[in-house]
Amino acid sequence: MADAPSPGSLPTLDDLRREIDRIDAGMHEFLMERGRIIDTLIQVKKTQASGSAFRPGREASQMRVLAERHKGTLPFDTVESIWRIIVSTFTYVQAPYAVHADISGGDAPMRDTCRFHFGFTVPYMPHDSAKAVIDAVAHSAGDLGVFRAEPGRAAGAWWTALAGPDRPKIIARLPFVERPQHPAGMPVYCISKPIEDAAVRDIVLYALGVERWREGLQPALARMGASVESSAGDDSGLNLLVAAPGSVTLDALMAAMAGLGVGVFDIREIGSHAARFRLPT
Ligand SMILES: C=C(O[C@@H]1C=C(C(=O)O)C=C[C@H]1O)C(=O)O
Repeated sequence: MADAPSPGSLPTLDDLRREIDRIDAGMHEFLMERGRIIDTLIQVKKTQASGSAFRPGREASQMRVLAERHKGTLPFDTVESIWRIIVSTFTYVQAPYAVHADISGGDAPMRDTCRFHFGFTVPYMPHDSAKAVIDAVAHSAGDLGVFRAEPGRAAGAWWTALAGPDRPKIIARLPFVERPQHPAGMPVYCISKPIEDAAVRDIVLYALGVERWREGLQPALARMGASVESSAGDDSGLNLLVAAPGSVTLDALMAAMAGLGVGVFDIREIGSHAARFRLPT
């Protein structure tokens, strides 16, 4: 690294501002050039039946590359938020979409999260219930829906409404780059109409209906890299949202449940997402 200039040889403020103007003009040119590439990409990229241009596997790997490359004094929080806006907006430019959010657990953190991940050009549509979000996505051309992923939210077993071949599916878990003190770090699942061949299946998600909770369930699942992410009871028993690596077969999952004596009366795939990525601290 070059030595810091001695005070006598420091550039003038005008010199430095000229450098900043040069860099700003370059960044703006690059963004406009990126836009021209997107114009061509629209013609090349296969349109999905889902109507959405969002490719969560590609975005997860772009964000991971960004995080691994970043160094210097500019906080990564800022870099990530800039890129989320760039990528989400260029997705919107390809095929306009809105983000429907379940705010039954509170609007403020949900709004922050959605604005961070999708920016301000993409419309944010709050709904009071999970059902309203799922219905809005199911009836849209290519909109996304967002739900809190952490247990304890007031929405009940919202994920059961994703079971079935034509129902919307989970396609991403955000944030893509996890870390303590993330400025919009509330974990959320993102749904869309099924995206089939564009889906990334590092982690596959299942809705399980079981008779009741059993001691040893989490450790048994953990041994195969799986986990219960959420649970909620209803009249028929206990609903679990289980995340398992794509390499774990349904048979293996069922065998683990049977080994614990857990009676499973329903198991259905409700989506998938990219491997979670955590910034080393
Ligand atoms: C450009 C694409 O479409 C979307 C926009 C992206 C971007 O702006 O980099 C990346 C992934 C997609 O969600 C693509 O599919 O590559």
